[in-house]
Amino acid sequence: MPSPSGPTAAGSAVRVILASQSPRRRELLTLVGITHEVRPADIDETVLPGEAPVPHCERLARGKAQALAAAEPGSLVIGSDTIVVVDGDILGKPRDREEAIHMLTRLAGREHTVYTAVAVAHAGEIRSGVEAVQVQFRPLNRPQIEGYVDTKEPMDKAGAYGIQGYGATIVERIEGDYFAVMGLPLGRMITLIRDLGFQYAFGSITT
Ligand SMILES: Cc1cn([C@H]2C[C@H](O)[C@@H](COP(=O)(O)OP(=O)(O)OP(=O)(O)O)O2)c(=O)[nH]c1=O
Repeated sequence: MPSPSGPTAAGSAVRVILASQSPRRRELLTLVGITHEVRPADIDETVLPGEAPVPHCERLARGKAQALAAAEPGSLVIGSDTIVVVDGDILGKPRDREEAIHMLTRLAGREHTVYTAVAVAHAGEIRSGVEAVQVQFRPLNRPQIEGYVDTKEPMDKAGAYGIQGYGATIVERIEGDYFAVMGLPLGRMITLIRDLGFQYAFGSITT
């Protein structure tokens, strides 16, 4: 007997909620065919005293997923968080132009690490993981940095750059998952969704 929401032999389609305001995350979910609703989670993103980068971004990804999961027990909720780390310092989104210039000055001509955590929650269960990516920047002089900041692209992005935009011209090399740098590690996410007991068949998530 076919179910009302998904009449395939593989099972019923599950409702997916992306707990994010990030247009990049929406774009990436759509890229792999996952139909979803967007419900941004408003949580405190302050780094706790003594909190290391990896536990920090994983805690935030889980917090974003959990913020919606309790009210949506039948849905699969996805939360994610991206940070840039250089010399042990966590760089989140710049507060203003000066901070963006400062971040890019620190990153120019050297390597940093991008960490993106993803958490998936369903029916009281949650799975999460963190992808680490090494990113080498090309050298940048002050006019180049200011010109880039003036495009406004850096302003809503961790570390003040977007690898998927003008920032592509600044990146010399990456080692790791490109999609994690952009904001959502798609392969890791699907693994976690499968760990929760769902099927993913290139386009749909089913029970
Ligand atoms: C490094 C890098 C980050 N980013 C983005 C991804 C994230 O949107 C953002 C990091 O901030 P986050 O706090 O992870 O995400 P967000 O505030 O945009 O959205 P939400 O918390 O609602 O999920 O930086 C890029 O788009 N490209 C890049 O190359």
